[in-house]
Amino acid sequence: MGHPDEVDVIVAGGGPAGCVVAGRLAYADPSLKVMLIEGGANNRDDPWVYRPGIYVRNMQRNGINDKAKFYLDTMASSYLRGRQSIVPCANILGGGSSINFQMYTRASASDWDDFKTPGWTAQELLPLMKRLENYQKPTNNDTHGYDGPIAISNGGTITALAQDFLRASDAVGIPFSDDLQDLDTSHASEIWAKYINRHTGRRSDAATAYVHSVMDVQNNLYLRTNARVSRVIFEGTKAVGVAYVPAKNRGHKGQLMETIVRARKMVVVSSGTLGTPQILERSGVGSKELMEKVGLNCVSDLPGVGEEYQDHYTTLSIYRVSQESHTLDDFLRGDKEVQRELFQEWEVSPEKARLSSNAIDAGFKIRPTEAELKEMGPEFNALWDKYFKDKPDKPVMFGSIVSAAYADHSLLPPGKYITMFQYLEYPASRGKIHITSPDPYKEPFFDSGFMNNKADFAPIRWSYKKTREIARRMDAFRGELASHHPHFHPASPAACRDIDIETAKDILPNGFTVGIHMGTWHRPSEPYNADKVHDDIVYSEEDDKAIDDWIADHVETTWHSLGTCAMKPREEGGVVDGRLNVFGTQNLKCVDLSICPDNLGTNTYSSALLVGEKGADLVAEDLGIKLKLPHAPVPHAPVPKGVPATQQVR
Ligand SMILES: Cc1cc2nc3c(=O)[nH]c(=O)nc-3n(C[C@H](O)[C@H](O)[C@H](O)COP(=O)(O)OP(=O)(O)OC[C@H]3O[C@@H](n4cnc5c(N)ncnc54)[C@H](O)[C@@H]3O)c2cc1C
Repeated sequence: MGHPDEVDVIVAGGGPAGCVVAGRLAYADPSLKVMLIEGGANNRDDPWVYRPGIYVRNMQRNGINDKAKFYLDTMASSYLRGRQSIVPCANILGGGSSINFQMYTRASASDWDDFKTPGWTAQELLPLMKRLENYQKPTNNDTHGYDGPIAISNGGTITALAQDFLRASDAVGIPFSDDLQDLDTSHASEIWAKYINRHTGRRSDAATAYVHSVMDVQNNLYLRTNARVSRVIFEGTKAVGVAYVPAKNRGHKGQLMETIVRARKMVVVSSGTLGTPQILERSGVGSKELMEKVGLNCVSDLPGVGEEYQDHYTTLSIYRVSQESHTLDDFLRGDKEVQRELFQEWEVSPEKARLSSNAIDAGFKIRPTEAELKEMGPEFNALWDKYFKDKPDKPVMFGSIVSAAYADHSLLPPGKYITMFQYLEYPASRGKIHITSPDPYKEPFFDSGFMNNKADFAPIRWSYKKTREIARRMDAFRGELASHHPHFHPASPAACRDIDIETAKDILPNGFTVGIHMGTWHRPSEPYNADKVHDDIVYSEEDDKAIDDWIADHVETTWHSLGTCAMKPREEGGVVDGRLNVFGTQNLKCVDLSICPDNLGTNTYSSALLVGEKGADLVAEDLGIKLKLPHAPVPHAPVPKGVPATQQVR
């Protein structure tokens, strides 16, 4: 059967927020026709989606992997020493949840309160936070949920490196916590949880949880994939449908092949922080000046569309670990034997396989001490006083350990590695995205804005030092991979010390060049001494400058885009009101992370789901229907007995 050309509700964009809205509404009322239109491919039964351990492959930009779209800064940035940054974004049903790193964290309570919008306080949102979760870890607080569609667990395995990391973190003043995601704790470390179902070993993506589950049992949810929404169609200022085009422009002479679907009741735009503003602008919703420039009729003059782009920033530093450590390096490097072993292990018992993990087993949230604050300079101190001081639940930085090098292994020497990620959670910098043409295939103007506020350097510098102190105190530590650290002067006491001589001999026992002394260029470190009591490294001003240059050269997205269609008063540049209605229009809502008026200190999948849940409630209220709880059973829920693991798929 072909698809209808008129439905009740159209959801444009199948990321986490869009999947929640489409799935919840369709399940609530089988007589309601809902269409979900997604620009990327369907994720169903794709083994490169559901096997958790292969997620880094989704970051390959090789002309074959089309699960991500790569936004490149249009201009070189003086804040990044002339670099252009790249922000990869999901391009597949499930959005980020089908390709992300599966790290589970949640925003602090004050982050939601800071939205300053009735209905959106942490207290009011708590029931929705709970209803989306199937939390599979023990806990001693009452903020998690147990019968929701999104599974959260430790995955199939945790490496010993995580425990090593927690012990070393404690040694530098970061105590252990058994739940850092209680909306309140802002300075502690923990075993990070993952969006992995511990019974099936599979990724817990939003499409499987909210959309496939409903399509399995009802026939009122229509799914269009590989279909890019080009614009919303208006009658006056009332949204009455959308036009979409094929995902790739392969038509005759590049002619625009639009299909139009009408929506009787509502259009919901949920194409993500970088997709949603482009759809609005192509529809005539945005700054009047821009509309005139690109030759479009202005339906609603909203200069805030596409502005105030925010993200979290990361730098990553790589360390050598002992040859006895369990890391994913050989698997990622492409060692055939290791790959066969790990894939087979997953096939036989996915629930406890090494691939049922993202190898990101532990992490921390931190706030600076008074003494540390003093060293962080006037710009950050001004931000601290305004933003953090009176909100003790807000961490300044996150850190996490990956049991492998998160890097292109073809560019690395042999050996085993850990990666320390440093994430800045509330950057002061801001960027923007705007269309350059009404043509949906034309690239937009994009300015990531990374590091364009000087206050953002100090906390990253501080946490680089912090993670370095932790790494040096780990039992598995065997040196710094100098190429993935700041370039300190060789005579500085802060200069990196690469592989230790014993590990070097272990890796290349017959190597004729191991241990040669060629000045400062080739000189392995002394053998590792597990009993050594460490003093903190002392950094000079010149060393700090080396760190700041390294930050400018290497800082990247954490793929946590938000803020381009903010929920705040129209006169302050707002785009949607508290019910997510787009100002100056009717029957049109935005539901995704673009609506955040301020940052959220978390890996943002949990927040996208929550915005989706809130959006589903608001649309349901508008339509006079009631959501059904709990949601439809997730398709890959485990079959209890007697069935081999691979048959537990559906
Ligand atoms: C590589 C990566 C790693 C990440 N790691 C983590 C992590 O470990 N933990 C965590 O919590 N969060 C992580 N995130 C962030 C998290 O996945 C996102 O915050 C979340 O997916 C945002 O949800 P969204 O619904 O706002 O938008 P998106 O996920 O961006 O979804 C938008 C959807 O709309 C589609 N779309 C765009 N334009 C159009 C159009 N014109 N027409 C039709 N469809 C369109 C896109 O294809 C996409 O499917 C990661 C994200 C990425 C990309």
